[in-house]
Amino acid sequence: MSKVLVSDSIDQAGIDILSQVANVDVKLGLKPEELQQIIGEYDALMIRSGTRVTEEVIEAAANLKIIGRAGVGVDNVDVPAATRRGIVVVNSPEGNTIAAAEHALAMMMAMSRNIADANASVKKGEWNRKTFVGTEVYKKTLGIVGLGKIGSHVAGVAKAMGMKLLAFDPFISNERAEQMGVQLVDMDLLVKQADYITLHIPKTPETAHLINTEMLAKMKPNARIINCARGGIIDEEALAVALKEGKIKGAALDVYESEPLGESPLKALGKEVVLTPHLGASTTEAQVNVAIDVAEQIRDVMLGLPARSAVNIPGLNPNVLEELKPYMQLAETLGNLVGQLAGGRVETLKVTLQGELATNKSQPLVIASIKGLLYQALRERVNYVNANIEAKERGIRVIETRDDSVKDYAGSLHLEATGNLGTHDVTGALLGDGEIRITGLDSFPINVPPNRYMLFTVHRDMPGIIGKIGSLLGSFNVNIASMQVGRKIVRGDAVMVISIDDPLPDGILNEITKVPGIRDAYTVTL
Ligand SMILES: NC(=O)C1=CN([C@@H]2O[C@H](COP(=O)(O)OP(=O)(O)OC[C@H]3O[C@@H](n4cnc5c(N)ncnc54)[C@H](O)[C@@H]3O)[C@@H](O)[C@H]2O)C=CC1
Ligand SMILES: O=C(O)C(=O)COP(=O)(O)O
Repeated sequence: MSKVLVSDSIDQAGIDILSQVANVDVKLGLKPEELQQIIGEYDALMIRSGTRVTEEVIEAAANLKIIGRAGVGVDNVDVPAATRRGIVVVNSPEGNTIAAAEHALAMMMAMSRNIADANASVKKGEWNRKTFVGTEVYKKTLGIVGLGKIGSHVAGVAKAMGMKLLAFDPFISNERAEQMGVQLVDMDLLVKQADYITLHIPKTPETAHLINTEMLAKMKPNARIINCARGGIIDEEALAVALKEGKIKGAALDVYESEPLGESPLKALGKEVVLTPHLGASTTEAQVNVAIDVAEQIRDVMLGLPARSAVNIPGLNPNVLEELKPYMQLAETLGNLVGQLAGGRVETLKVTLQGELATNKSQPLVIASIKGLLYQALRERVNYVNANIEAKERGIRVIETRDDSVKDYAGSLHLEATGNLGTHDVTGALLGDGEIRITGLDSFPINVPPNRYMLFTVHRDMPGIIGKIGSLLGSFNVNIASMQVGRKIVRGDAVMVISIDDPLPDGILNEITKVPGIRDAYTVTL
């Protein structure tokens, strides 16, 4: 049975799903070195934000097939390293949206009405109504940085509270923003005009320290900033200085550059700062949602099914994949075949999606073709996750084209590989019953099912040549399962496709190429 390691606190609903297909070990609070030591035994890893999955951990993860992040942010996972190793990384893009949005709104209100400090004061026995006079958010301007899932929900609630909404998000259209009653502005205008600023963007090299001394200096003296997105988007040192010097009014933070938050000048500040320990996703509802969502994906991948929210497999949406499934095997087979015909180092792979496959939705077939092409070199180490990256690292240029005018079959694929030993092409399609047919080879028409061992020759179409090859194979005790010849014109060039029951013995290919009229001979194993 497979083994899953759960290294952060996950709702039992997720553990129950994983237990259907695997032995589940829950080990919380592992240090990176400890994780590195044990990860080799596991097929899957389920985490939240607490576990750092570094390149070293991934290097040590000899059997790992999937990393499931029960939440949104995958910045604690070295995704490129996982991709290179062919490990699927999945998350739960929507399971905690509401929880995170409501936490940001709660932080805004807590700051405005001094809830946290007023509560602490009453509990100390004080009754201090003057110190805790607050501000209303009604008619104030809220600047939302990142108008994605969480930012949009915040916008909807804030609108209902009577706030004026500005947003900065270069990837959102004006129409979409208008529908939400939000005015899209640039970051400069947003920080200058907002009374409240709330961050809902991922942590990336572009967003690291987006809120720095310079940005803080542009804000209004009454501005309050909320970060329930990711630590490190705000420069915490600069924020502490701005708050201390009264450059801005307040800050409410749920996430920090380093978690748990250790020594920090923010802790020394008074009621102008509200701090929570990364609680954005910590609601009962969100934890059930994300645990089920991610555990189901891990279970599916263990059962050989696609994951619905893989962050490192482009375009592999499960609905589309279901439709394409029969063609994925065709693409892999053709990729493997053309790679072996090309022989040496392939420089360019041209994939033409033909007939009804000539749509955007068929893009996974390109990935499957690359996977097939690289199979001889990488065997099981190439998969849908890393096929693209492996091709890039080998300098293989992949060109995708579409041709819906090809009508021989409902859908067909044409692959052309060019390398240091020349160019070869193969075409293939599916029969009505889903059976794979190779329908073209080096532009010659053929119609053969793929076979484990095959021999292809390019030869002059002349009497006697087929007999000679047959006798030669017989003399080496090679049994022929089927044979077919394809030609374009009589007595021109032709191809011969022979399916054989066993691998071709050493030396025989050389003998075949010596037969008069044979131009080339190739043997492949599929
Ligand atoms: N505190 C917590 O516990 C939680 C934090 N989060 C964090 O919240 C953040 C947002 O999550 P979602 O709304 O689900 O993501 P999302 O992907 O739906 O939205 C992110 C938005 O940010 C925009 N964006 C990206 N780069 C930008 C930039 N440089 N400037 C402006 N906009 C930019 C994108 O266009 C997108 O619309 C993530 O960082 C996530 O990790 C999510 C859940 C819980
Ligand atoms: O989903 C996210 O991005 C979060 O930040 C939630 O983190 P958590 O799962 O609560 O450690």
